[in-house]
Amino acid sequence: MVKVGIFGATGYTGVELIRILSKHEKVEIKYLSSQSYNTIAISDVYSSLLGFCDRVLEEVDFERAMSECDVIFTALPSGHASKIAREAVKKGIKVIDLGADFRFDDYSIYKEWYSGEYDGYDGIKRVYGLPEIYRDDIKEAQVVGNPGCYPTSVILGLMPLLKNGIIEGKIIVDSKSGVSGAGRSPSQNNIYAECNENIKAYNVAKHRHIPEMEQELSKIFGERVSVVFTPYLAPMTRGILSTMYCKLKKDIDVNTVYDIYADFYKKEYFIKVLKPGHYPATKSVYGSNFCHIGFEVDKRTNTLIVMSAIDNLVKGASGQAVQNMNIMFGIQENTALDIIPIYP
Ligand SMILES: NC(=O)C1=CN([C@@H]2O[C@H](COP(=O)(O)OP(=O)(O)OC[C@H]3O[C@@H](n4cnc5c(N)ncnc54)[C@H](OP(=O)(O)O)[C@@H]3O)[C@@H](O)[C@H]2O)C=CC1
Ligand SMILES: CC(=O)N[C@@H](CCC(=O)OP(=O)(O)O)C(=O)O
Repeated sequence: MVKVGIFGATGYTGVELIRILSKHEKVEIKYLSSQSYNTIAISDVYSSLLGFCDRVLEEVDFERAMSECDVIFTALPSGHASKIAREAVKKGIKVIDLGADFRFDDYSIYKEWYSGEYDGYDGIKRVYGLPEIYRDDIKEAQVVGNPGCYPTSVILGLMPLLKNGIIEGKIIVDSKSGVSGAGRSPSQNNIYAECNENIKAYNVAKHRHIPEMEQELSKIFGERVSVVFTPYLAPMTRGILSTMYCKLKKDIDVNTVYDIYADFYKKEYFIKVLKPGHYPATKSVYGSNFCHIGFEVDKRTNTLIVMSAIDNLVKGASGQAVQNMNIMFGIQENTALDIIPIYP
């Protein structure tokens, strides 16, 4: 059994990790931390877990976590994982961080785009945790930087095109996210009256996921890719729908595009390529680790429009983190993740 600990168990990604891991046949949850709720059970915070995980929350205690666990998930605000990871790797414990601390090849980018404490990762071997690109590296990794939710949907949507060199390297992206993407801490932007029956753009052209997307897309393309990005908060709980507008380098029809995607993702369990004329919907992936991708060719403007849908809390966060854990521990990749989306 893999012994697991979670720092930040009471947040939305934390409770989603517990939902998935409680049904994982090869996992035993050994430690759940909370600064605010310790000494009560996680199922007293989230009654959805009653009878599935009634483990008592504990205060943040590195020594205790390290003495009990083979792997630690850090589901904390960005900036808090690097210190934990530094201690963990010394003891041979693996770390999967759901924040942004380990996503960048050059951590000066982190400093430029994120605020808060940060110790950097000198000497820590980290891998960007998108299995569809880095599966072999993840197998050997000590520390995995789980990707951001928007970048997961965008990179998976664009990768086959960039690998095949059929589009130009300047891409316009707009993404709508459910409100759970902002976490559980309340703010004026995510209270009911602000979000219900409303859709609003935020952080236009300056969202902190831009450098993450550009880092990975540029490596795939082999030249610099630039992303013009507009995120929107949509009146739903979960889900991300990203639309990518790509300039085609040559004439291509939608059936050929379909063949390129279908071939590229033929071995990827969690990626579903939709047939021409079918477009992704957030509800079709709700509660699951699947990513649905569809596209259309606008011949009039020579533009290829790609759409991709994920559940921000599953493939965009905790599901992908468990997928990474499975790979790191030699467990079949879809264990505990083989869940049919809930519809309607
Ligand atoms: N929500 C999403 O869709 C996604 C989130 N992420 C990333 O995952 C991480 C967690 O996000 P999410 O679960 O949504 O966030 P939440 O705000 O819902 O939860 C954060 C957790 O961290 C604990 N916490 C808060 N501040 C501190 C602190 N200063 N030190 C230690 N613990 C703290 C909180 O509770 P307690 O007081 O009980 O300790 C809580 O358990 C973030 O880095 C986020 O950016 C990534 C992809 C998608
Ligand atoms: C809807 C919403 O607010 N989404 C969050 C998602 C980003 C996130 O989780 O950011 P890191 O993982 O990079 O910290 C946001 O835009 O900040």
